[in-house]
Amino acid sequence: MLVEKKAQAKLPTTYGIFEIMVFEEVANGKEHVAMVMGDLGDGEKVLSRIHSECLTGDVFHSLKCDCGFQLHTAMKNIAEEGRGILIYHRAEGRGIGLTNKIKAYALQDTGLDTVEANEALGFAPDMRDYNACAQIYEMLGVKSIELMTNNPEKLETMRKDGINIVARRPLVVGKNKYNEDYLRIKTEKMDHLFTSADLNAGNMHLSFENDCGNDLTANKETTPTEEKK
Ligand SMILES: Nc1nc2c(ncn2[C@@H]2O[C@H](COP(=O)(O)OP(=O)(O)OP(=O)(O)O)[C@@H](O)[C@H]2O)c(=O)[nH]1
Ligand SMILES: [Zn+2]
Repeated sequence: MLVEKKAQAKLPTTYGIFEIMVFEEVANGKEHVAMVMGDLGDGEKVLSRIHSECLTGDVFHSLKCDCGFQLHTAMKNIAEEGRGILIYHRAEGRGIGLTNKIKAYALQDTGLDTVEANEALGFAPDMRDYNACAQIYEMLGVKSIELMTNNPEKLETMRKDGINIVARRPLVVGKNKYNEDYLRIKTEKMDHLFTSADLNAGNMHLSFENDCGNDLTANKETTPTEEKK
């Protein structure tokens, strides 16, 4: 038993009402979350996102990555379908944890890219595994999923870890002037499946639209606060 279900309740969100379930990973005490909407029925081809924790993007709306945009778009897609699961996977920093991710950000401030910064700290570019998620799907009676992701390596690792992925839905959102290099490196070094045209179509998104009135797509070196002055 890798995970144990600890709690469940209704959770109304701006996208609709989910059931929130907490699953504790026995080996390390990590609390993974499943946000479930609708009747999963036969458990086949359930629209799903395994979202790796990104405190900076998900909570503080960081523009250095695309995580927050992807999280909210995934919830919206599930709500539109009326059926699906978002697993909030506590694998912050692609598995290296928050402190190391912020150390990697500091190295990125000196010119290293996201892959080089991980390597300089002695980590592989991606340290995640999805065994806990595989067991969560099993416990929820899910037999196969349509996964929202752009990352082919994630598909491969998830399949190796026992998740039956029968379709992929792209999730290309949130491009802005602060994450252009990060997204470029994703396609150049991590083989993510999107083009710059896809990115432009998914520029800043919906409720994440920049409501300070600043142009975050222009390639300027000023911060939004500086622009306001
Ligand atoms: N180590 C490290 N982790 C990062 C960095 N930027 C974002 N992350 C973490 O990366 C994880 C998300 O992975 P991504 O590479 O953005 O995307 P993905 O999950 O592999 O692929 P998608 O499903 O397409 O989103 C989150 O846990 C973030 O905290 C970074 O520069 N360094
Ligand atoms: Zn992020």
